[in-house]
Amino acid sequence: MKKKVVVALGHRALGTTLPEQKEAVKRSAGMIADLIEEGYQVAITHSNAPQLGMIHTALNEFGKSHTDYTQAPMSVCSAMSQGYIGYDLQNAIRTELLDRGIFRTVSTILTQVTVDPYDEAFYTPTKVLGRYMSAEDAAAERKKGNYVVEEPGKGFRRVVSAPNPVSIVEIEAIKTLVNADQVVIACGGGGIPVLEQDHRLKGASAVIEKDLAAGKLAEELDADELIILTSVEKVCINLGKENEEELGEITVEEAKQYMEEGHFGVYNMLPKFRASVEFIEQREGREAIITSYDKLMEGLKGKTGTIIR
Ligand SMILES: Nc1ncnc2c1ncn2[C@@H]1O[C@H](COP(=O)(O)OP(=O)(O)O)[C@@H](O)[C@H]1O
Ligand SMILES: NC(=O)OP(=O)(O)O
Repeated sequence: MKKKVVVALGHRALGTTLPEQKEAVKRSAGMIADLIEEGYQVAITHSNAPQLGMIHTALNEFGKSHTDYTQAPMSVCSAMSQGYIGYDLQNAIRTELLDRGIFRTVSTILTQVTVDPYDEAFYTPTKVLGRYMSAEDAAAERKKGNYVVEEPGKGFRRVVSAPNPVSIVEIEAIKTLVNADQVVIACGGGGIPVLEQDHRLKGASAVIEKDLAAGKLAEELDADELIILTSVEKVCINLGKENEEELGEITVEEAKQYMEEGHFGVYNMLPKFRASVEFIEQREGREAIITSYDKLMEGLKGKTGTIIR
């Protein structure tokens, strides 16, 4: 039976601007094609904060000059970011596979992920997004009830909540495609966060950490492996200190200990570890790899990367 993997692509896999993304997805497509050639069933998820910020700014700031302008909520912008990133990614993967003589349908599932309205994250927004604003614009945002943070020397930016993913609404469609050996891009940008109200889903003004959604997706698909591709080959403990040390193969217990000791960035490495630990603990025989894009195949052979078992 084929091994099933969920791959989470970070910022570097996508770039930020439109031309950067076009180039970056070609490189990412090469890695996904390598996995498929090795015989893996693949589901992909990805970051979206820069793209979401760009779309939100375009619609809500520059869009003001249009007479028929209406505000675009964050959830709509999130859906747009999934479509825009998925479009580039699925075409790049399709082309790369065809170049290698492999025909495989690659599709993007517009995915909603439910969140808990009482999630503590709604009280303390942490996800910084969008353009830099002047103090005047920041004050106007605050008046609308939005949260803003100052980045010293740079200006002000919007900040939204990052609630935990609860359930993936379109999971059955994703499962069907993955189990039919098709390549699926799902839960992009952590999924469109939605609140369940009876039979209705209402978009939430939030952004789910894509690594946590990747872990949830891997769990729901009963994947064998969670691959988190980021900008570093290995995760470090004591980062930036004299006793900095790269982590190779570690156990879940060690991973938990390092998390508790506070070795990882709260908004970058910690969600990767949380997702990995939760995924591995659900069933025996699973592993998670955190490594850089160019080291993926070596990581899968156990030669590099931070591997948690
Ligand atoms: N303990 C750590 N070891 C290595 N990198 C860390 C650590 N803590 C924080 N980081 C930072 O996390 C960054 C990767 O996170 P981020 O850019 O958010 O991820 P993504 O690749 O998912 O977009 C690295 O570039 C590094 O600066
Ligand atoms: N949704 C999300 O976690 O995006 P980033 O990885 O771009 O912050």
